[in-house]
Amino acid sequence: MAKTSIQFKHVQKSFGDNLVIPDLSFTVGAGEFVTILGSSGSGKTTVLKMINGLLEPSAGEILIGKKTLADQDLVNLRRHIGYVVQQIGLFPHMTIAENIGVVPKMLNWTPERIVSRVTELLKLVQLNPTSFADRYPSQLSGGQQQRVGVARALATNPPYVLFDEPFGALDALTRLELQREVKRIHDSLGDKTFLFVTHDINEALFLGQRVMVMHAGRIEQFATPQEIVAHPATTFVKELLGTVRQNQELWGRDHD
Ligand SMILES: Nc1ncnc2c1ncn2[C@@H]1O[C@H](COP(=O)(O)OP(=O)(O)OP(=O)(O)O)[C@@H](O)[C@H]1O
Repeated sequence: MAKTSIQFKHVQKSFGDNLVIPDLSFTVGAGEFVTILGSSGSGKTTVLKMINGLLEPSAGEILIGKKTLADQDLVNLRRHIGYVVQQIGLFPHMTIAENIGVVPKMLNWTPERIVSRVTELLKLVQLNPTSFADRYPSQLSGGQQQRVGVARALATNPPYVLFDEPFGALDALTRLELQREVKRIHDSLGDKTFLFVTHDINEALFLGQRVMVMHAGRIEQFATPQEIVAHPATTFVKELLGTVRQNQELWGRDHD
């Protein structure tokens, strides 16, 4: 594996007396695209939020690029971690260009550098800069807004990008289109570490170079999609794969 990028060492997380993550250890390599798949409440979002410092582990250690997270300045850390969520929260009174340029502006980039970066990013997410830069979020479809969300997360060229169910609210075709885009972007940028949370097994198997299957705060299996399909490690993973087969059987049934 490439040099260590994100490492959890016996991480535990409780909310009050609710132990949500009992003991989690894993390593993600630099430049990897890892999907985290699990049922609702399995702790996926909690894992992402502990990586970008929105939540603190109750015990254990998280290393980001060999440095302990607890020793890092959180404001600085978040500049190195892009975050894409389902409710992307674009500022409605700002244009698309202004929305993408928010953090670069906070970092005092020159206006020329911001314009050039925004143009580059709009092209990267396949939105024509001439027709989209000056529009407002309400003038975009849900799928286009998510593309802007991805562009904004990449604005400062962070080495890590976290995705929390970003395409959950989109129709199936738009979702498929955006999945292909994110995969292409990861491949084209080469060195970025992507962690992508989803409860959609097809999405997880399509996008992830490795898939972490979580259940009740524990890792059931962390392996390549091929390995998971060929050798599901636990009953939970088998059942999860079984849901895909059941769906296929339903589609294949004759309709009266
Ligand atoms: N701030 C919080 N306070 C109390 N409990 C919380 C908090 N955040 C999460 N939890 C609990 O932690 C557990 C894991 O939540 P988490 O959001 O990580 O799950 P998830 O796998 O992302 O689920 P989903 O797919 O539904 O978003 C849940 O039981 C949830 O109720």
